[in-house]
Amino acid sequence: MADYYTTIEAFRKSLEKSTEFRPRTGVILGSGLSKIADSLSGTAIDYSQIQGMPRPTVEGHRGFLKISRDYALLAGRFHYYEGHAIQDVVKPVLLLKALGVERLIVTNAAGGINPDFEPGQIVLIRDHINLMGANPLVGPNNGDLGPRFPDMSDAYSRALRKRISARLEYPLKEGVYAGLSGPCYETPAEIRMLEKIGADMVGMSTVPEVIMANYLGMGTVGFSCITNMAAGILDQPLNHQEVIDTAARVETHFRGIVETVMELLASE
Ligand SMILES: O=P(O)(O)O[C@@H]1C[C@H](O)[C@@H](CO)O1
Ligand code: HPA
Repeated sequence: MADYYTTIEAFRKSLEKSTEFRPRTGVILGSGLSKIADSLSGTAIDYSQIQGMPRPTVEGHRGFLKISRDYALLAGRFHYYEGHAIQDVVKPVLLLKALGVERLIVTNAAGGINPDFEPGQIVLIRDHINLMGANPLVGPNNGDLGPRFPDMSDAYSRALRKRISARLEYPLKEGVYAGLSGPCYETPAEIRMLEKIGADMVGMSTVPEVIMANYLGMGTVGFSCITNMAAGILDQPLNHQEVIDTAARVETHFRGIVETVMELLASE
């Protein structure tokens, strides 16, 4: 495994110069969702000012940290398909760990497989299926950071999900997220396979981050914004612009949910 301890320490040192905030809650914002960070108060720190932080290359991932007393929001993640090593894909989680974050909210844009879902809907992630062909924990383990064989049976905290559903005015549907490497969208045959193995939605991120967060002992919850129906479900081609446009259309609604969850976690 990469020397994650050294990476976390380097982030800690780098951030010492730019912020005194040490929030307990971290949020990673998915494709087209970074406007949520603009609308919340706090100090903005560009990734270029954080030593060792890569730059996002995908439209809709801008690359800055917004930090306040209660939360750290990361507007911009790194995807395996961008050519980043899997050890770099998880750097947003290592950065949050360096700040002392204990609870993580991950968000993403995803294609809906479950026919009960529709574009624009926000789904609470119940579990994931790792089909990325990579795992950030491969390599020698530093037992001071986490266990060799992390338990993933409650990767998306059941207790937190229960509290979130109780707090929101209406219940969110839950679903299983299949994480593939991308960058091409899936074929209709792949989507039929994913449906058969129990996936409700599909995307190209989140899974490595959630593995790392669980390994580091962070309680984690995740939300998918269904930006499109997955390949072959509707008779229409897929494109990233649709993903960005749908995320933008529901941004206010999604922000309300994320803010409610942030308040819930901050009040505990
Ligand atoms: O970062 P997320 O998972 O939200 O982005 C999704 C997956 C690809 O990066 C992109 C495909 O449109 O959106
Ligand atoms: O349909 C999709 N497939 C994979 N990733 C995605 N991200 C948004 N939509 C999709």
